[in-house]
Amino acid sequence: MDFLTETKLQGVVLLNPPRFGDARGFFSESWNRKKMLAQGIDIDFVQDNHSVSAAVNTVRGLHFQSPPHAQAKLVRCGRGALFDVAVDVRKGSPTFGEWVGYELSAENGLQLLIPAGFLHGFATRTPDTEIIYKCSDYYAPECDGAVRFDDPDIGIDWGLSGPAVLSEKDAQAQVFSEFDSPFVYEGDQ
Ligand SMILES: Cc1cn([C@H]2C[C@H](O)[C@@H](COP(=O)(O)OP(=O)(O)O[C@H]3O[C@@H](C)C(=O)[C@@H](O)[C@H]3O)O2)c(=O)[nH]c1=O
Repeated sequence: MDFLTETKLQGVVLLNPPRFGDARGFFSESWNRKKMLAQGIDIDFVQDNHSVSAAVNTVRGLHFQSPPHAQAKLVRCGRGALFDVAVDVRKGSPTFGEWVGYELSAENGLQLLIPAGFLHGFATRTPDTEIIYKCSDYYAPECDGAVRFDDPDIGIDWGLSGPAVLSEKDAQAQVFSEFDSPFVYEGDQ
């Protein structure tokens, strides 16, 4: 698999950083700004997030931060496995409302880059799943928002093996039809 794979959602890319294995285990650069610049990706990450979800089928999402604190995210799995999802909510985008999802695991080392203008969420496939992600703006609770993970108008196939485990906030998230997206499509960038 190539270092960078484009998805059907313009700007969302799957990254496969090389791993150098030896008798001890492996080494991998999980973020290298210069190598991303060489791919035409110029993102100034300012915050790293790390969360652990105890139960299988925990779903966190679908989340966003509105401008002026919109966030691009670079997501990877530190332990276990998860299904990571991005939904295009850029008004005027040819793929508005469409989603992509990928299995990210500690084993496969894949990363998903999600620009601003997308909802983000994930479902855990293993107990005690760790997610680690870089963000291009700081946490701004006043700009924090959520859309229901199981909204039929989006129709994400989460591949859950049982009922979703949700936060109170996510259980009460707005439906997609009532979501007035603050993001606008600005063409191919
Ligand atoms: C997201 C965030 C939360 N918090 C605090 C607020 C709250 O007390 C606690 C838990 O917050 P939440 O319930 O929002 O955490 P969580 O549901 O894990 O939210 C995250 O979900 C994934 C899918 C994302 O994409 C992230 O941007 C973020 O929205 O952590 C911070 O201090 N900084 C942060 O950047």
